[in-house]
Amino acid sequence: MSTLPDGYRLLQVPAQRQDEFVAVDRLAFVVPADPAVDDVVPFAVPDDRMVAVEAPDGEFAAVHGSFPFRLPVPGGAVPCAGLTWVGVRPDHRRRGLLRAMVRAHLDRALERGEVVSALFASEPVIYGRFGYGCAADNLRMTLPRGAALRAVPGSADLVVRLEAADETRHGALVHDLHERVAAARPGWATRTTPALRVRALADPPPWRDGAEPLLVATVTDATGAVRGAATFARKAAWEPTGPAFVVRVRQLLALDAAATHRLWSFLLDLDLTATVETPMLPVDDPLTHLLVDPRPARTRLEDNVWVRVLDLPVALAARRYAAPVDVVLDVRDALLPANAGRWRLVAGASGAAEVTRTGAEPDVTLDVRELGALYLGGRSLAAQAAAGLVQVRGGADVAAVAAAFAWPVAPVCSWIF
Ligand SMILES: CC(=O)SCCNC(=O)CCNC(=O)[C@H](O)C(C)(C)COP(=O)(O)OP(=O)(O)OC[C@H]1O[C@@H](n2cnc3c(N)ncnc32)[C@H](O)[C@@H]1OP(=O)(O)O
Repeated sequence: MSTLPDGYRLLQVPAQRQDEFVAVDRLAFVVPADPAVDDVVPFAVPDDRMVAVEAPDGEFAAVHGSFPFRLPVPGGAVPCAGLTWVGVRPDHRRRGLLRAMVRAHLDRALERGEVVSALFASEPVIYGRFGYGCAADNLRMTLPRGAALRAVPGSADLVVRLEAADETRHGALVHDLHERVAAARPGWATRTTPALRVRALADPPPWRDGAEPLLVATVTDATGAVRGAATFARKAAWEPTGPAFVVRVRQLLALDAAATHRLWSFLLDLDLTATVETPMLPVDDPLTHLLVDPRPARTRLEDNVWVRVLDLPVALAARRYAAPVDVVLDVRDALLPANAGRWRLVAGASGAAEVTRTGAEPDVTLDVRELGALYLGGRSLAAQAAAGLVQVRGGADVAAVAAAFAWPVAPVCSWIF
């Protein structure tokens, strides 16, 4: 069902109209064409996932795309449609084009067997109405040079090697580390297409904002095995008081605690620098535990990945639960009525769950938006209840249900897609 105004139509964009697709997003996101960027950063939306709304005059008025992810979730991973490149021309906005595109996106994703959709929101107010819930937060920290870290055995034995970032030399290495980290981190979408992988190390001069070209620091153990890598660049700043360079860390990938410690120790003590800016970190990142004195850090909390449950019984049964639970959920879903109504979720000691239709009285009543927020294990159902966002039947054990939906590792997605 389309809610498009008269004369507008939705279509999958044929490859030969890719330039028109891109032109709409340039206008919507204020990203002028620039050969210095466009020649080195590949277009990444797969051909069969470019969708547009054509205006009555035959021009594209709105576009969106999606990426085919396997999204890590508590105890597993699920097929996920990563919604991206959503843009409506300023002269066609607020007449329902986004609403029609989201409708089409949800339907097409379900047809492909994608049981959830995820996104990064340009403006957080937009997507809740479509059933997306903010499922993770991330931290960004600015640390003073020399911030001391607690000791970690084995860190000092690792060798740091610094090189200019180069796709040919480091692309596969960085991708492999990124995928290995994903195994343990809900929300950590990996770069599933070659174009997305190239973008991970892309560093066109207009993106540098005055910093040096991107560098890669790798850490290896005594056998020569790589245990982690960080990509970063320093921005020079000479102040009257002396050098105050900034270290901007784009990504830090570590396979163990020693590698994490070694990489941060290196980045926190570079000559001429005064501050170190972290990339998006999960709220439980090891760095937050390692800092001897966290107070000088300036920390900002941001909304990270948003999740929309598309196929409720499959999605809920595809993740694991941290504690046994037997609960009846009554779910509201205005856009996907197949999800609406009462579901019994039973998980045992293994964490695996069965999700079935039921007519039993509900323990918890909630919107699919709140279910999406809970899905990666990073939100507390008890906190949602305290905020009045979910209703819990008197007598239901909200703490037990909340404990089951929670997960010991905080979710995060490490890159904005
Ligand atoms: C996953 C991503 O790609 S996020 C990127 C989103 N894109 C951008 O931010 C680029 C710039 N903005 C745009 O292109 C457009 O303004 C969009 C895509 C945000 C909205 O497109 P529109 O076609 O104007 O939205 P549409 O008319 O379908 O509005 C649907 C509803 O969302 C609301 N809405 C849409 N955009 C916004 C916004 N930025 N802030 C608040 N409310 C909004 C509308 O008021 C409407 O509300 P309703 O449900 O009460 O009727």
